[in-house]
Amino acid sequence: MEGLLDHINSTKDLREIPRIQLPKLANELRDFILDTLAVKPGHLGASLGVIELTIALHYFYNTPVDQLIWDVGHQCYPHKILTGRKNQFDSLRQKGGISGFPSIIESEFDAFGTGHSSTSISAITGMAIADRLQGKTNQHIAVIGDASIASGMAFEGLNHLGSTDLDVLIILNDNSIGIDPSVGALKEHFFELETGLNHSFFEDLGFHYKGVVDGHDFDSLFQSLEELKSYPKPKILHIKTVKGKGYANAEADQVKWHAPGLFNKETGEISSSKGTKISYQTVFGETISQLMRNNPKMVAITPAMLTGSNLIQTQKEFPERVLDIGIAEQHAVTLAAGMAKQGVIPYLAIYSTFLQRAYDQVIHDVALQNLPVVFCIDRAGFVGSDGATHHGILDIAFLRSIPNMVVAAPMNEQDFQNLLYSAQFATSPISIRFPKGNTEVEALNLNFQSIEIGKAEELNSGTEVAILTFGTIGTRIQKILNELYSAKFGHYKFLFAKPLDTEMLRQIFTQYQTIITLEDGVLKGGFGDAVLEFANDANFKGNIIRKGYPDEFLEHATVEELEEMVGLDEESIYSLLNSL
Ligand SMILES: Cc1ncc(C[n+]2csc(CCOP(=O)(O)OP(=O)(O)O)c2C)c(N)n1
Ligand SMILES: CC(=O)[C@@H](O)[C@H](O)COP(=O)(O)O
Ligand SMILES: [Mg+2]
Repeated sequence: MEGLLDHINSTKDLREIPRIQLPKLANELRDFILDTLAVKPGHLGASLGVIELTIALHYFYNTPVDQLIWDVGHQCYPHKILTGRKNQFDSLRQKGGISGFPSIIESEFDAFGTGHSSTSISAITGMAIADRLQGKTNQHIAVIGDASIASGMAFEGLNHLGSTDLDVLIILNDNSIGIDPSVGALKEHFFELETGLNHSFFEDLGFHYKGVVDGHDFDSLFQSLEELKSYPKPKILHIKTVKGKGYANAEADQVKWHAPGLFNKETGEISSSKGTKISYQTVFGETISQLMRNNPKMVAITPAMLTGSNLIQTQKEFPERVLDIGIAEQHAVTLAAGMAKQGVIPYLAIYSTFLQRAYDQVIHDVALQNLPVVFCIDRAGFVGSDGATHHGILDIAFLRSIPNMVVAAPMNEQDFQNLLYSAQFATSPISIRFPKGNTEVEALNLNFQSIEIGKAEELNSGTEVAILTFGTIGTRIQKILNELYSAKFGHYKFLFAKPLDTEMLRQIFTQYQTIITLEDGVLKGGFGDAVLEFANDANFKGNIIRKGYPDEFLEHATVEELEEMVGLDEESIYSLLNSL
């Protein structure tokens, strides 16, 4: 039987539906998202939670003329479906398909690209100023979650916007959770607002505040939007929603259903995609726990990625030494610097892509003072379906240029343990980058050997071509060389892109005429460039071939597809070696 959603291909179609039928549309939209995500995985809970809000906003406002920004953007699925992308929705987050985040290239309804949190208030303020300067009278709305509004960047935006007379509406979508349970003082304030115990801090910042409104009730939403429209100044609509709304499994375990992977909609069973091999994240969590048992000075910090960084068990064991400080990457880095200054050993677990936000803190607060903070850089390299906003492609390049910084990457799980172990004795900042995904082993054997900082290792000696690897790509090379069985190729494992093992490099320069470098990061400024710089200084006359990521933002696809696209998959490397 045909439903309302079948007839909606644009917001114009949506606005023709009588208001009374919108709850029915919401149910259809929920089913549509659940049916699709069960087989095409993505961010489920956040999208289910904003279905009524999304319908109400597109129904009430004249999008895309009116500008609507979704902070983080992981909740944008109902928005995409209602704004002309229903028929492409089953291509979500796949190669060539639609993105999991708003993208200005993908649709005029996606007013601003997001993926990293807490940018929406600044962006919508900028857009409102620009539109006013150009004589436009369109509306400006940003939707931001309770965890995202607690981040520094959101506060900067509020501080500015609240001092203006811009007609901008900020909708605080408060579901009392981020990916993991919310942390910090602001959540208590939101709770007090909900229970009527306090007046809002937003009013003190210059906003007209309306709340707390039931974000699943159309009448309340429309009444609130109507009322706020007549107030042409900065304003906040504080709504309360339930993450995972309408799907009992997702409501019951909101952390698990934030992005559950493949699942059976009827039974709620989530498919295990783990396989038999252990992941780098497992190695990380278990190693950190073990190291903390032996070293009371160690502390672990995560900016809002407790589950993703696999620190849940460690936190259970050491509740006072594992800190989830919310979406606050800049604070996390300087917090770690403060701890290191006072003699504690901070291990900061941070995704490569999110570390980008704290670049100045890494330079000014950590490296400049040569403080031994351990940066455990997760999701380094391609991350797959999250796409361009989330790939961890730049960290080698942006860290290598910072004085005092050690830049390390393991080739396998044993190197990883050893690096994490050795980092507690570091006398300068050290970064250890590792990918999302599996190691080559099925069980973890926790044992640690000390690693000398800056030391490379010859794994195979060859006659003509030296292959220099930085990171887990080295494991692929080992496999290929074992199969090729050619004396031509030597393989050198560089655990450090900085400091470089210059002694080993000199030896390589005398022994080989051709050098190949491989890394899972952008080539510009990366490990290969480091080798190239040194080769130039050492007057090496041979040939250097660098393999890594190109100078562009690559979109969503599986990691395997992306590696194939950049020529780092097994077959491409075989072809390269065979051509030499
Ligand atoms: C700068 C940055 N840090 C971390 C993340 C990872 N992240 C994505 S969603 C999310 C939680 C967002 O919570 P909230 O804003 O409350 O939205 P909800 O998921 O509850 O709708 C986090 C930490 C991110 N996208 N950007
Ligand atoms: C929206 C967002 O930024 C996170 O949910 C991110 O997708 C998490 O990535 P992992 O699934 O790799 O932890
Ligand atoms: Mg939330």
